[in-house]
Amino acid sequence: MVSELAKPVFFVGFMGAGKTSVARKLARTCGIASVDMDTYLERREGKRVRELFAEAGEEAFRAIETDVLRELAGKDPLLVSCGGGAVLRPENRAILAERGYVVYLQVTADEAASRISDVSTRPLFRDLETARATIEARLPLYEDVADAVVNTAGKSVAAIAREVRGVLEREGILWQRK
Ligand SMILES: Nc1ncnc2c1ncn2[C@@H]1O[C@H](COP(=O)(O)OP(=O)(O)OP(=O)(O)O)[C@@H](O)[C@H]1O
Ligand SMILES: O=C(O)C1=C[C@@H](O)[C@@H](O)[C@H](O)C1
Ligand SMILES: [Mg+2]
Repeated sequence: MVSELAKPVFFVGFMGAGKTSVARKLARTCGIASVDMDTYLERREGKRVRELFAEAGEEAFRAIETDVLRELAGKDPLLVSCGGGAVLRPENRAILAERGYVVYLQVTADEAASRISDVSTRPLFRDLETARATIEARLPLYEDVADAVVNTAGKSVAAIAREVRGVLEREGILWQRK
């Protein structure tokens, strides 16, 4: 099946919420392209996220992330899985809100930790306590940009993708091409 999007759909949420997996699954079932911000950024910069954090620091990473977000928001509408911290900068939140439809995937720190096999690839996950505090601090930002909120607790990636698809169809963001 081939579908169309009225505008880019941005998946936001904490690390391990399933942004990349759900966007990919939805892309496969709808015949729409998906792109992962972290992967796109790594290809563009020729470096891994963890190298950029270690060599240039978080602020430099965030500046590149904003560039990438702007670039992706300007393309033909795609399903975009955002970096977990993409909501931190006010200018990013403005891009998300003005240019796209934002789906916030909720996850607890405990569930995220149980899903992520190698937290060393996510420099800001660190340990469970830090993850809990970071989620707490970011909650208002995720909620602020969200057009739709989907709780992922105990649900499979396929079930979440179906739920998101239902929301996007109801909202007139996604439809089947005739
Ligand atoms: N609903 C789910 N149930 C079980 N495992 C999941 C679910 N969603 C994602 N996972 C697993 O959790 C891990 C992290 O998922 P994913 O990379 O999609 O999250 P993310 O939100 O993109 O995280 P990040 O912000 O770090 O990129 C993957 O191994 C994935 O297979
Ligand atoms: O939550 C965050 O701040 C991050 C999440 C990842 O997707 C990467 O973008 C990076 O590790 C930072
Ligand atoms: Mg991801």
